[in-house]
Amino acid sequence: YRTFPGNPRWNKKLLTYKIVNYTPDLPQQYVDDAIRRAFMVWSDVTPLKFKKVPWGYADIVIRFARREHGDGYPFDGRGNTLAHAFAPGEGIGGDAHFDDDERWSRYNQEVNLFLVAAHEFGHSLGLGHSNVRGALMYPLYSYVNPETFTLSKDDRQGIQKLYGSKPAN
Ligand SMILES: CC(C)C[C@H](CS(C)(=N)=N)C(=O)N[C@H]1Cc2cn(c3ccccc23)CCCCCCNC1=O
Ligand SMILES: [Ca+2]
Ligand SMILES: [Zn+2]
Ligand SMILES: [Zn+2]
Repeated sequence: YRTFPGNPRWNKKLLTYKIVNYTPDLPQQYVDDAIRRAFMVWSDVTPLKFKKVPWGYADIVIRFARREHGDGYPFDGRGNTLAHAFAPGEGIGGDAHFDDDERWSRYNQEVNLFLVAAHEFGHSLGLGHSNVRGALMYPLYSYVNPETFTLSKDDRQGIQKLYGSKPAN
């Protein structure tokens, strides 16, 4: 696993997130659920907790966008780059953007929103890319059944290096 230079991380355990717009490809409640489950991938193995806020301040702002969308990292149409996210920090730090020229899907026929979001939130929390094929933080998207998805050891070691493991209840 890799972290970002300087090992940026959040210095609080409760992080808020806000979904500012939705893709037309999926029902809104599916997007909400895919995002919630993508955060759970990480909160399951760390002390981190995530709370959705409807408006106002949020640590992690989630949006769907096409091409140039105001952060100097324009998207590229369907395919190629699917999404991007910023390392922990103020302002745009932690934010995750999804390319709305992709066909966001529930199942494998196109790009699975849950899988991509789980990868992006790894970046939002401070993880860079892994060279372990099959790791969630591997740079290339590959579909796995979201129902049976599990975090690789490399991903878990990386996130626990940053935030520690989940305290026993
Ligand atoms: C891991 C993802 C969830 C997030 C990353 C982006 S990021 C910033 N969050 N690390 C991603 O989109 N990776 C590209 C990488 C990529 C693969 N190819 C490309 C062709 C052109 C440009 C990029 C790519 C070959 C063709 C396949 C294109 C579709 C799949 N795209 C990818 O796997
Ligand atoms: Ca794209
Ligand atoms: Zn962006
Ligand atoms: Zn990535």
